[in-house]
Amino acid sequence: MHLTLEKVSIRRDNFSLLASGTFYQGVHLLTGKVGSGKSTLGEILCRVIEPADGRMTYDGIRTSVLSMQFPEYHITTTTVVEEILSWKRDPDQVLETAGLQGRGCDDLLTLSRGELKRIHLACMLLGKYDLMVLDEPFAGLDEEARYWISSHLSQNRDGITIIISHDITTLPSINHLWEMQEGILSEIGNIPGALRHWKNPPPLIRFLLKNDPELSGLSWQDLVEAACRIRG
Ligand SMILES: Nc1ncnc2c1ncn2[C@@H]1O[C@H](COP(=O)(O)OP(=O)(O)OP(=O)(O)O)[C@@H](O)[C@H]1O
Repeated sequence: MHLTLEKVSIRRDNFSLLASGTFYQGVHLLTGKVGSGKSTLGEILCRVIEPADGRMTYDGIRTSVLSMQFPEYHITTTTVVEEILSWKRDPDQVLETAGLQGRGCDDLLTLSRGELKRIHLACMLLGKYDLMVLDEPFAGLDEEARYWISSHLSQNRDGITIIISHDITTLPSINHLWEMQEGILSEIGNIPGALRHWKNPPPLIRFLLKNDPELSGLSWQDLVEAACRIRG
């Protein structure tokens, strides 16, 4: 299974995007500065927007889903249970996964932003998708929910998962790293080898790499272990 992009491009007023590379099975992290084009690429990968040029090959990918940064979720029904059923999921399983047992009859509009996002992500993560793109999945969630998403993503290893995130403190184990720079997609490579070639790592990763050459990955466990080695 793979998704290959060959000179895929799109142009807007002052912005242009160019992307080539192959996303194989596993968990990918796509990073980059604000406005560099990460969300646009996520929308192209899930065919929400059409590129102007280039070729995309979806090999073995029959189902895909995109969790957008904006809007974070669409409400299509009235109650929590109805919304879960619209995803064709088991309400009890979703409510338990989202930590919202007993809230099935609640009006969706009475849920907090974080609760709505938990429902949306639980419906998504309990499905089986060949391609799953999550744009800023940790935004607006507390620490407990961020760890919960990571543990679910760690279990979903059969397909291609692409995480677009600025929040690198609660990530699952990441296999492959990509960076978007002013609309150009760069493949950094497999982790951990690629960590040293990351041009613009977040400050925490830069600090850990400087003080702990043994940083072995980007999962929150890897970060904690590296921090403990430095402290020890
Ligand atoms: N619907 C749109 N119409 C016109 N321009 C857009 C649209 N969406 C995004 N842009 C522009 O395209 C460029 C890339 O935006 P995009 O949202 O893909 O970046 P990003 O890396 O995801 O940023 P962020 O980290 O802030 O989410 C930006 O210059 C943005 O202003």
